[in-house]
Amino acid sequence: MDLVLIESLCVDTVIGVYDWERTITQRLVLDLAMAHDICAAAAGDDVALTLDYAAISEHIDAFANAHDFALVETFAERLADTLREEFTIPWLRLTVRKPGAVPAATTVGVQIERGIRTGAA
Ligand SMILES: Nc1nc2c(c(=O)[nH]1)N=C([C@H](O)[C@@H](O)CO)CN2
Repeated sequence: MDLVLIESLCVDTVIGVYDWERTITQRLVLDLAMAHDICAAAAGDDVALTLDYAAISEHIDAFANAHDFALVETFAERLADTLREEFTIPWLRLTVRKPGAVPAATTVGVQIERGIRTGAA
């Protein structure tokens, strides 16, 4: 199975369960692995035949600007839904980290996998 990757993508968004968090933006750091058979794109040397990581990164940034969830879980789940639908991604693994949320930890967050991971993809 081939994967298209986006790693350490930083976005700023309103996120958090506490009142003070509803009035500021905070940074989230995302890792994304997306199943996609890259053979056709490689053979044709054609970005239209693959998952365009630049376009997907822009989509994620716009998503972060447009939403204000309490939990990183909700951010991850809703983002995974929209990415899978918008870009026809059969399987993905998404890690959402919120560095600084717990001062004693380097980072905290969630990781989810959604969809079906097939050999063809
Ligand atoms: N599993 C989670 N635990 C917590 C979250 C979260 O989104 N998922 N959020 C918070 C607060 O917003 C925290 O980040 C503020 O420092 C606490 N626990």
